[in-house]
Parts: sequence; C-alpha cells; structure tokens
Amino acid sequence: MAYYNSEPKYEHGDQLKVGILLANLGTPDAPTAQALRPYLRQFLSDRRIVEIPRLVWWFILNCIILAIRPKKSAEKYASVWTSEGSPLLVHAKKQTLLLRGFLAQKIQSPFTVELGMSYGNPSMESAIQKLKAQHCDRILVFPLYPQYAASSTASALDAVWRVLLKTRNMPAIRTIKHYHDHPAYIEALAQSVREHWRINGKPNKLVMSFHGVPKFHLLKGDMYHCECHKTARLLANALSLNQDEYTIAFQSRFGKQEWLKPYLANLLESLGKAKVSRIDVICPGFSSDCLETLEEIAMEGKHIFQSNGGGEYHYIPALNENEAWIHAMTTIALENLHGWVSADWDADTAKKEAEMTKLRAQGLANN
Ligand SMILES: C=CC1=C(C)c2cc3[nH]c(cc4nc(cc5[nH]c(cc1n2)c(C)c5CCC(=O)O)C(CCC(=O)O)=C4C)c(C)c3C=C
Ligand SMILES: [Fe+2]
Ligand SMILES: [Fe+2]
Repeated sequence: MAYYNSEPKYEHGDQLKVGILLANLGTPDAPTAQALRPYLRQFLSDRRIVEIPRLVWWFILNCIILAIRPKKSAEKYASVWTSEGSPLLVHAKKQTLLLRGFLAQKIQSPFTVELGMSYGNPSMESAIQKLKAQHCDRILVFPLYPQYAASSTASALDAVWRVLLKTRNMPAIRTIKHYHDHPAYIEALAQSVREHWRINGKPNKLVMSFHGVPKFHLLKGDMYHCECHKTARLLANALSLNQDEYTIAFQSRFGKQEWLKPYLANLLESLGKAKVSRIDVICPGFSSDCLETLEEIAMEGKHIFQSNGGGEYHYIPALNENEAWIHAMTTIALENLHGWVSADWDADTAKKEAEMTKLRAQGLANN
C-alpha cells in the first residue's frame, strides 16, 4: 500500500478554493458497546488525553477500561441519542452548513466548509480529502473549542498534522488557537442566558461549568484553566452579575488523578445542602450539546442538586445553531481568513484568473 494519500485530479485552470475545516472531538457511530469500543480505544490511546507510560496504559486500557466502560457509556449515550444521531454530530453538521451560508453572504471568492473529528467519523482524513478534492490549496482549521486545551484543541490539530504527513501536495495551513475572550462569542453566550432569563426569570446563582482536565496539565503550562476563568468573568460582566451571583466549576473527571477544581458534583451537592432555591447551569466551553452536557449536566447534575435538597434546576443549552453563535463563528473565521478571501471577487475575475493560469502553464505569461 502506498504511504502517501493519492492526490485528486487537477487540471490547469481548475479553480482553487479556500477551505475552512471545522474540527471537533467526535462521537461514536451508535449508542452501543460495539460502537463505543473502537471510539474509546482511539480516544483514550491519544497521548494528549492520557499521559501515563504506554505499556502500563496499554494494559489498563485493554484489560480493564475497554472491558467495562463501553457498556456503561453506551447506556448514557442511548439516553441522549436522537432520531438524527449523536447530538454532537447533529449540531456540528448543522453548524457547518450554517457557517457556509453565512460566509457566502460575506465573501465572494471561492471557499467551502467541511467538518472533521479528532476521533470517530467523519474523520479528519475524510474532511481534508473532501477539501482537497474541491481544490482547496489553503485551509483554515477552526477548532470548535473556545478555550485552548492541549487535550482538545491540540489533539484536533495533531489529527490534522497526521493527515498532512501523508499528503504530497500540501495546502497552506492556518489555525485558530482560541476565542475564549472574543466579544462576539461572549455576546452569543450572554444573549442565550438573557433569553433564558426573559422566559424563566433569574436564578439565585448561575453555575458556569467547563470540562475538566488533570491539574498537572495546568502546572505544566496548559493555560486552559485561565481561559475558562476569563470567559466566566467576561460573561458575568456582560450579564452585570455580582461575584456572589455566579460561580465556576469543572466537570467530567476521568481517572483517579486530581483534576481542576472545584468539581461540579461537589459544588452541586453543597448548593443542594444549602437549600438554594434555584440554580441555572451553563457550559460555555461546549459549542454543541453532547453527552457531557445533556447527560452529565442536564440529567445527572439535576439529580445531585435536587437529591441533596436543592430546588429548581435549569440547564441552559449550548450555543448549537443560535444565530448569534453562527454570526460569531463567521466573524472569527473572517478575521483569520484575512488576505485569503476577497469581498470583490466575481465570475469575471475567476475567468481571468483561470485564463492566466493556463497562459502561465504554457509559458506565455510571466506573472
Ligand atoms: C472542552 C473540551 C474537552 C476537553 C478539554 C476534554 C478533555 C478530556 N476528556 C477526557 C475523557 C473523555 N471525554 C469524553 C467525552 C467528551 N469530551 C468532550 C470535550 C472535551 N474533553 C466532549 C465534547 C465529549 C462528548 C462527546 C460526545 O460524543 O458527545 C469521553 C467519552 C464519553 C465517556 O465514555 O464518558 C471521555 C472518556 C479526558 C481524559 C480529558 C482530558 C485529559
Ligand atoms: Fe472529554
Ligand atoms: Fe462525562
């Protein structure tokens, strides 16, 4: 088998495009133990996710985790699965289509948007192949993680680099590192909270819950923790909240190590025991609803809070297809596409460009 991926057919004069590659985590193909096993194997074999020595981890992963977790996780996935599929994938696909449409209003030069996942399907490889098949010679990688973390953003970029290592005709690449403090993202979050409060009234406390990572990631230089705090502070400012009206927590602890604190489960337990009459929980780090928000936050979190004596519990949905969020994605993409796309491109320019390319190929033009 050839080491390099085959290149798509290209003829002089074919129109070159800019590709925007939306990168997200990925999800299993079905809510079953059979589908969870390969997904979790790929996910948990990533060194960005688990950093313990390979041989020890191989044994723990294959002999313990993959024997138990697929069945347990499949039951959780089944509780949030929709008729269209996994929520994460359903939302990410809709975001891809919407971003394509919004960008088409803003730029006229040829571009396209595709979706690629770090683990599972659609793979990063299939997304890059789709972009190359459409003659994208410039690709902007847009991770759907507002806060940079080595375990999310960098692992998505690793997946891109792995494909490029096997690519003969490499496109130019730009990457977006983060947008945790981008005004349009903060405004999209603020709008969704304001809308929830307009309909349901205000809670005693707004809990902002972020996916956790092991504490040593922070100690070794991963700034994720700081970026989560900055997002929370900016969102609180946008909503004019006092310090005692909101709080931050980290969820989804995995394994026995210490993770970023406070742990959401402990916080919900103490808020419940304090008989707080209503809390609202929002997850600003998740661009789409997924297992971690719909099962862990909306279901499990509610149970912890209320079984400890807490009152009303509202989960505020992720940004998903909110217009303000797609608008924010459009703004962030455009800022990073500077010099790659033009607002005044038209069919005539394209024709002239194609002619020039042909002439250049025949040695009839020097520029
Ligand atoms: C902000 C984004 C995320 C970070 C950072 C992150 C780190 C991280 N995750 C695990 C382990 C698991 N995460 C799982 C699911 C999952 N994680 C994220 C996002 C981040 N993870 C999302 C969006 C999802 C949901 C995917 C979906 O299909 O809906 C899972 C799988 C589910 C399960 O079995 O519980 C695991 C495992 C670690 C160890 C980690 C940091 C080191
Ligand atoms: Fe995770
Ligand atoms: Fe979880």
